[in-house]
Amino acid sequence: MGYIIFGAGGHGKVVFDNLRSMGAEIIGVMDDQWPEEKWRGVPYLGGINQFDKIATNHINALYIIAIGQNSIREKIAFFFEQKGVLFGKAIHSSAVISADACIGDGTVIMANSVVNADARIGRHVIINTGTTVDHDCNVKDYVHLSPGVHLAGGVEVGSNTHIGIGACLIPQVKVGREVIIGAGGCVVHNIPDSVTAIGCPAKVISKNQ
Ligand SMILES: CC(=O)SCCNC(=O)CCNC(=O)[C@H](O)C(C)(C)COP(=O)(O)OP(=O)(O)OC[C@H]1O[C@@H](n2cnc3c(N)ncnc32)[C@H](O)[C@@H]1OP(=O)(O)O
Repeated sequence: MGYIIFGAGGHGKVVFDNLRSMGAEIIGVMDDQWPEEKWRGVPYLGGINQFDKIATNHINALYIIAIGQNSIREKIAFFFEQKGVLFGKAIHSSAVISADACIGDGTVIMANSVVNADARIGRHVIINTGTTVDHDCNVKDYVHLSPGVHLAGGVEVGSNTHIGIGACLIPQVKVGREVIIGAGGCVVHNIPDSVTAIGCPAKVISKNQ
């Protein structure tokens, strides 16, 4: 079964490399703004408005929504879900995933990442380059863990939260939904929903809209 990537931006390029490392067939790319016929050697299939035609031509395709922004990824995934498509997973061949971890559909896991035993990773999550998710973590849908993030054991991350590059979370902390943790942050206390927190120890600096 081949894959269709939605999103020809920087994140899409890395997802493409994940699929290539898996030896997967890449049918093509969809994007609303790509003006050329080819992208990274695979066909440009069209934008979201051409979905019905594309789906008819590729009935067994698995889709990956390769959009870095959590809220936009969620909206597009919702649109595709209504159409009844199947989502794939794009897990780089160098990632180490416990046989006892659970990874949701649509999730992408970049090179040199580790997901340890009994971790639960939701749908359409991004586990970016060199990130580690330790045992018993619970990472909800549409989360983005940026490159070099480290979650210790038993950490919970609420849906649509973005953890900035290089942040660390100590065991058992709970970060709410729609949170932003700034780059390099060190989370040692629970963080409520819909706030931005930065620093070490991470402190709330603002509420998110
Ligand atoms: C492959 C990829 O690229 S994946 C993408 C990874 N992306 C990231 O990790 C981005 C993470 N984003 C950040 O850390 C951002 O700086 C945010 C979200 C915390 C804040 O962004 P903004 O709201 O635009 O804040 P802004 O840049 O205006 O800074 C506000 C203040 O906070 C400080 N600040 C910003 N980020 C941080 C941080 N991570 N840690 C400590 N202080 C910070 C700034 O120095 C500034 O302080 P000042 O007013 O004294 O000068």
